[in-house]
Order: sequence, then C-alpha cells, then structure tokens
Amino acid sequence: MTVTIQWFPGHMAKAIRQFEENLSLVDIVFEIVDARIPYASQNPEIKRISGQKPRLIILTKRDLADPKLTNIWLRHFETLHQPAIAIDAKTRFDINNVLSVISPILKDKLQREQDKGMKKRPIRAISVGVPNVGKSTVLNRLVNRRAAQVGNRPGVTKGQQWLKAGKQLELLDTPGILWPKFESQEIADKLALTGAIKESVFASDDIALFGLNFFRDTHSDELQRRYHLSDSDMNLSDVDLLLKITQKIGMRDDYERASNRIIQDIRAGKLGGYTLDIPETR
Ligand SMILES: Nc1nc2c(ncn2[C@@H]2O[C@H](COP(=O)(O)OP(=O)(O)OP(=O)(O)O)[C@@H](O)[C@H]2O)c(=O)[nH]1
Repeated sequence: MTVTIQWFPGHMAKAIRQFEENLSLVDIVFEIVDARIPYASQNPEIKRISGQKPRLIILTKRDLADPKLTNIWLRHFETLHQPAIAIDAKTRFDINNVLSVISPILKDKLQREQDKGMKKRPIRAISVGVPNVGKSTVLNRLVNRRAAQVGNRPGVTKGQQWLKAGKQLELLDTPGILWPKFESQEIADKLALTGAIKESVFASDDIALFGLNFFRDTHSDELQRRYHLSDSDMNLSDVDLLLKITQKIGMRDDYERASNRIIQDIRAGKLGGYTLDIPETR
C-alpha cells in the first residue's frame, strides 16, 4: 500500500514565507485542524514558525468526529496549556466562544497598548492549516457572511483580505495553506481517508482498505450495519471484505467503484463519528 505524494519544495517555501510575513500583522494564530485527525492534520512548521505568538487550535468537523475522543483531545491540549476549541463549522457557532478563549490571552498586550495612549482596537488573527480542514468555512462563520470562498476540494482559498468578525476581531483571510508533513504512510492514509489529499494522488482501494481495517477494529457494529455484513464476513481478509462489500452494495466485482463509495461514506460520517488519532499515540 503506497500513497506517493510529492509537494514541490518551492511551493512549500513560498507558503512558509507568506505565513512568516503575515505573522507580524496579527496578535494570534488560529491553527485549524480536523477533529478526526488532530495530529495528522497538524503541520509542525506552524508551531515552530509561530514561535512566541499565541495560537488557538480550532478543531473543525467535530460533528464527524468521535465525541469521546474529541473531549480527550481537548483535555490533552489543556494539559499542554495550549488553548483549543472544537467546533462544527457548518452550523453557526458563537463568536463569543472564540473571544472568551482568546481575550484572556491577549488582555495584557492590548491593555499595555492602551496604557501607552494607543486606540482600542480589535484582536487580529490569521488562520492557517493544511488543505481542506475547513479554514474558509470557519472564516465564513466568524464573519457571518459568505466572504471567503468555500469548496469541498483542497486548495480553493485564493488571495488575501481582512475580514471583520464583529467589533472585537479581525481576520486575515490568506491561503494559509501549509501542506501536511508525510512523516509516515499512516499519516498519508489518514489524510487521504478524511479528504485532505486530492483523490487523484492515491489508489482508492488502498485507502478504502485502510478505512475498513480501522472500522473493523474500532467500530465493527457500524460497519456491519452499514453494509449488511454477517459475523463471519467480519473474519474475512481485508481484500475479501472489500470484495464482499462490493457485492453487497450491488457493484459486482467493481471494487474500485466500491472503494470510492466506502471512502465517501466514511468521510460523510455514514458509519458514525470517528477519530483516527488519539493523543497517547503521539
Ligand atoms: N461536517 C463538517 N464539514 C465541514 C466543517 N468545516 C468544513 N467542512 C467541510 O469541509 C470542506 C472543506 O472546507 P473549506 O472551508 O473549503 O476548507 P479549507 O481549509 O478552506 O480548504 P482549502 O481552501 O482547500 O485549504 C467543505 O466541504 C466544508 O463544507 C465542519 O465543521 N463539519
């Protein structure tokens, strides 16, 4: 099983340079990660480049993740003294939730400015993350209008603008895309299964098998229910299980088409909420 992905070093260097430049304009970094893969969807460069600049980790797609594991992740960040919130960016969420977390972190800095006679000003933030984690969706929700383009494919955010999010917050809408680090095959598989990597760069049957094995190990009831599998089906080899599901969903022996269906089902949460990363494995 191989997912071979080649990011052009030049593109990565440019994205990092842009992020570094923008960093000087803001008070805080909103690091957007996918709640289903909080580790695999983090690019360690973001933390390194942010340096002393405060970061708020926003875990998106909470609605698609395993609620218990989301709480474990939030507790994990708390023990690291790393501010973090988990949201469903597709439904309206309260900007006050964000402000209540970031205001205390920046209170002293803003107060010092006012003590020096500077005007009271909004908090300025930049969002950044790997492709398809929900950066545009979060911005749209925070500014409460369709200001940033949203797509369901990686790489749609273009251009740069300041967006007002109420009176107390301004967001720099930049591409803010740092490609993920493929430290291992497992990380690449997780990014592919959740949709952070374009369909064209991986073999769908490899990713479907990865997903099937995960669900068989951790959410076997949902897997059985979704594809009407018997108990004995659950003991098949992974390839035979894929072929069995291919038949069950009426695709005869077209396991590639079935693989795509399985991936879409998993991404859309049709097999229930799931989280592929757990903090202890880091
Ligand atoms: N279910 C669910 N879907 C979400 C959530 N946030 C974003 N999405 C979906 O995820 C997909 C990607 O969202 P975008 O906001 O375009 O992601 P992005 O990070 O800006 O993507 P790039 O521009 O490719 O970097 C879209 O189909 C969104 O509707 C969420 O909290 N829950």
